[in-house]
Amino acid sequence: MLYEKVLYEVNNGTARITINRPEVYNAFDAQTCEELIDAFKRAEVDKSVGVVVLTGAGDKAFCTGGDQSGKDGDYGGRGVIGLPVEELQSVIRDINKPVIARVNGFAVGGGNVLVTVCDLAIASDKAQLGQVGPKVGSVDPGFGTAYLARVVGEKRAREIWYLCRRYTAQEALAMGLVNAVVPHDQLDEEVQKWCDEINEKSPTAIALAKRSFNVDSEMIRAMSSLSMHALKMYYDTDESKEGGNAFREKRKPEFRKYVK
Ligand SMILES: CC(C)(COP(=O)(O)OP(=O)(O)OC[C@H]1O[C@@H](n2cnc3c(N)ncnc32)[C@H](O)[C@@H]1OP(=O)(O)O)[C@@H](O)C(=O)NCCC(=O)NCCSC(=O)CCC(=O)c1ccccc1C(=O)O
Repeated sequence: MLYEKVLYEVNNGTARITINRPEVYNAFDAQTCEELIDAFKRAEVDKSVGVVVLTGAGDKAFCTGGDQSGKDGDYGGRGVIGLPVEELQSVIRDINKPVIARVNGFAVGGGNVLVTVCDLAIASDKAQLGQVGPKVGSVDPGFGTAYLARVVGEKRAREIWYLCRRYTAQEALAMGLVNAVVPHDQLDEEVQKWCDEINEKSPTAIALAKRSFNVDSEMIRAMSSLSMHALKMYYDTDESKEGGNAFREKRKPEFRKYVK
C-alpha cells in the first residue's frame, strides 16, 4: 500500500509511524486509519523491527481523533461507523512488538485513546491530553473508556470522560497515562533511549510479555465491537450531530435542546 497520510520509516530496529496531517492536528479519517493499520502490520512482519513508535507530524499535535470536517453521522469509510478505529486499536495491541506513543502535542479524543492502547507513552512537556467525545457528540465505548479505567483507575477515567478537561503531560504522568515526560527538545532522544533498551532484549520474551499483559483486558475488544453498533445509532441522532456541527461552526454545542 502506498501511503498518503502516514509516514513510515525504519531505523536501527525501530519502525516509526507518523500521522502526517498537521493541518487538522493529525486527526484521522478513514484512509488514515487504513494506512495506519497497514503500517503496523508491515512493522510486525519486518524481522529487523523490535519496537514501533507512533507519533504525529509537526509540533502541535500527536493526534486529535476522528476528523470532524468530514463527519455527518458517519465517517464515510469502512466499518460500522465508517472508520475502522476498533481495528486500528486492535492492531496496536495485537502486533508482537511494543508500541510507544511519542506524544508531541495534543492527544485528544481518539488520539488519547491511541495513547491509552499503546504499550508505553513518552510525552513532551508541551503535550496536553484528554477526551472530548461528550463535547463533540462522540464516545469510544470500548478501549477508550473501559481500558482507560484499567490504566488510570475508575474515578479518574470517569472524570476524564464526564468533564472533558485537558490535562498537562505532568498530570498525565501522575495518573499513569504516560510513562515519562521530557522537555520538548529532548523527546526524540528519550524515545530513542527507550527503543534502544527494548531492542537489546529478547524479542520473543517481550512478545510473550505483551500477549500476557493483553489477556486480562481482551474482553474489552468484544465489548468495543458490540458497542460500535450503539455508537452508530447515537451518531445518527440530532444530539450527536449537534456536537460535530458546533465544532465545525466554532460555537458551543446545545445538546440539551435534543434530549427526548
Ligand atoms: C485539539 C484541540 C483541543 C486544539 O484546540 P485549539 O488549540 O483551540 O485549536 P483549534 O483551532 O481548535 O484547532 C486547530 C485546527 O485543527 C483543526 N482540528 C483539530 N482537531 C480536529 C479534528 N479532530 N478534526 C478536524 N479538524 C480538527 C481545527 O478545526 C482547526 O482548524 P482551522 O482550519 O484552523 O479552523 C481542539 O482542536 C479540539 O478539541 N479538537 C476536537 C477534536 C475532536 O473533536 N476530535 C474527535 C473526538 S471524537 C473521537 O475522536 C471519537 C471518534 C473516534 O475516533 C472513535 C469512534 C468510535 C470508537 C473509537 C473512537 C476512537 O477515537 O478511538
